[in-house]
Amino acid sequence: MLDARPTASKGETVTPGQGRLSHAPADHPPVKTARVGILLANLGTPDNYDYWSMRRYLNEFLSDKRVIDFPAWKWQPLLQLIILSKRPFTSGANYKSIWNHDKGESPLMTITKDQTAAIATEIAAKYGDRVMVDFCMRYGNPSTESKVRAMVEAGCEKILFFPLYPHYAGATSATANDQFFRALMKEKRQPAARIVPEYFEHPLYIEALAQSVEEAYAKLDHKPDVLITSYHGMPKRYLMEGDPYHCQCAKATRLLRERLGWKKDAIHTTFQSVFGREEWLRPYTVEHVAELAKKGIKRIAVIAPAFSADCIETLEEIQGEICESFEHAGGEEFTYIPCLNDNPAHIRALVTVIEENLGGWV
Ligand SMILES: C=CC1=C(C)c2cc3[nH]c(cc4nc(cc5[nH]c(cc1n2)c(C)c5CCC(=O)O)C(CCC(=O)O)=C4C)c(C)c3C=C
Ligand SMILES: [Fe+2]
Ligand SMILES: [Fe+2]
Repeated sequence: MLDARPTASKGETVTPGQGRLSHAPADHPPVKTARVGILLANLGTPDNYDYWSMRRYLNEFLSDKRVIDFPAWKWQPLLQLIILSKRPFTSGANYKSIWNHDKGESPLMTITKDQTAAIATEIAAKYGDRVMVDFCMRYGNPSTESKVRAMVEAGCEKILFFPLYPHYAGATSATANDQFFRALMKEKRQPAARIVPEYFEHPLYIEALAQSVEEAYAKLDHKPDVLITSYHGMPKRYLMEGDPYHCQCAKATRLLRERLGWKKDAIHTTFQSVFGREEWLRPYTVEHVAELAKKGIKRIAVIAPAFSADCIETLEEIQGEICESFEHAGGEEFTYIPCLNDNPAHIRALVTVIEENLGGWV
């Protein structure tokens, strides 16, 4: 067994012939000190908003059986011939409208990089370079496989994989984890591996959400009549088949309401981003906000707790389509409360969740 740890200081490369490695053959490759990797994972985003970048991204995403579970013989012809000939144009135009043109990337990419940098700073202050932090995406770039490989090559003998979804869903957390395990399958010398579970009821996550509501409300002249917690939707069938996502969303809203000390009807739970013809989780945000306006509700605020970072679904769908739906039905003031992104309370919550899952490793 080669064990470089007792002979090398943090991050130092130990070559054969030094200390405990003296029995290794002279042409043995350098061995690095063992490190721990923290690999954050988000959904992914297209490399650009042109037709082919969009098509590549949507093809990978919508071919995932955890996302759309129809049999391939039925789904693939529809996807390849119909959906992927139209959606890359409409989705591409939506991405163009929110694109971070300065950096040449989507907002989800920019924010994920900012979150990673903020978490890495906190982790480095506590553990030095024994622990490295990086991020990967489930679809597109940087791929999970490339980042697992980079961590192994940097000497990580343990990897903590952290899907940045507060609520568990087969279509998000499980497929990210699948991809992580597939990447491990390709490693000759596998690191020890752990995955961080969902954290929707963590007191610091609920606290960060509550603070973001309080800060947004403090800036308004008139308090909104209703707060909408708008979660990304999924087919209702997935709930009936046992996916816990819907229940976790309902519970997160209750915990947020209790923390804010508000009455039951002050916060409504709704679901957005319906795709296809099947029934999705209800009520649909876009319809619900119009119904509220028709009932005479003039002011609402919307927060999207299922997203750890602002993305196409919040910046374009909520602030565009959903806002318009409210205003066209007679609503007067629509306030969007941004995702937690890299705000300090969120970073504190994520670092705490990481540390709770590192037990015994650092
Ligand atoms: C078609 C089925 C889909 C399911 C089920 C689904 C679940 C789901 N998704 C998120 C988080 C995100 N989704 C995002 C974009 C997005 N989602 C779907 C489809 C499903 N999502 C599509 C086709 C797209 C692409 C955009 C579009 O063409 O409309 C994103 C944003 C990515 C970005 O680049 O900004 C996120 C984040 C959750 C939490 C979820 C849970 C059940
Ligand atoms: Fe989605
Ligand atoms: Fe959408």
